[in-house]
Amino acid sequence: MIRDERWEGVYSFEDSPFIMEILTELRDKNTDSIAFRKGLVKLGRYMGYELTKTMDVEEVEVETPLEKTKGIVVKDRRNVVIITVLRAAIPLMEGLIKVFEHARVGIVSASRGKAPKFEIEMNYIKIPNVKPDDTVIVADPMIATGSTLLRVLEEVSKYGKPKRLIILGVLAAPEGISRIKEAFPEVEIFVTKIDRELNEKGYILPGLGDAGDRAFGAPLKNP
Ligand SMILES: O=P(O)(O)OC[C@H]1O[C@H](OP(=O)(O)OP(=O)(O)O)[C@H](O)[C@@H]1O
Ligand SMILES: O=c1cc[nH]c(=O)[nH]1
Ligand SMILES: [Mg+2]
Repeated sequence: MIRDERWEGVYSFEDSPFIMEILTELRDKNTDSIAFRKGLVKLGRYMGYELTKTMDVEEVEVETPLEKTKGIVVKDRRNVVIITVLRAAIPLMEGLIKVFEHARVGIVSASRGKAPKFEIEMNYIKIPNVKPDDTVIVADPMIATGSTLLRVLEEVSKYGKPKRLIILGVLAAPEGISRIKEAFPEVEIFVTKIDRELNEKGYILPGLGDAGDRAFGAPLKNP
């Protein structure tokens, strides 16, 4: 995990060859939906595992069949709320919940409109109560303009103040990170890599394309 010096609390996993290999497969335009979804599930699991390294632990005593010894529990792992941003975060959440099996899960829908406004349509919001001991992990693979996550974080903030507020994604553009950190300085951001820039349609370059479409197929516009 590498801290990015441009912001406080922003980390990438460029030092992990395995995570970078999964990212490479996701970027490849020849990767089909099955492999794309599997890649996102894997990232949820491995990035979730990496996150546990930043969590508070508690020393406990454990009795083996032979004698007593010291052990630990990752205390924070038991107080996690995962917010799944439809659609693309579904496979990411599937991996995350393998690591945070006690998690309460919120589901929100967010659909980004066209450039230049990138209006966010958000019409399904189910978020559990957030307690002071909680670590809230907002899962969304792509942080592009940041419009989606700004809207989601506004909503999540209404449900209580957590111990930690985390965004876990696959790729981010610098513009999106800056907008989010400006509005929510306390938020921590973990992504595999921070890419170069956005194109005029708000897609991350080099990116991986439309994460939702690649995972689930492009929706029919006018049935
Ligand atoms: O940072 P932003 O500029 O807001 O873009 C990022 C959002 O775009 C994608 O969602 P999309 O609206 O395509 O919905 P989908 O997951 O259903 O495809 C992606 O999953 C993010 O939620
Ligand atoms: O590159 C991008 C930007 C927004 N949403 C995506 O799915 N991909
Ligand atoms: Mg999409």
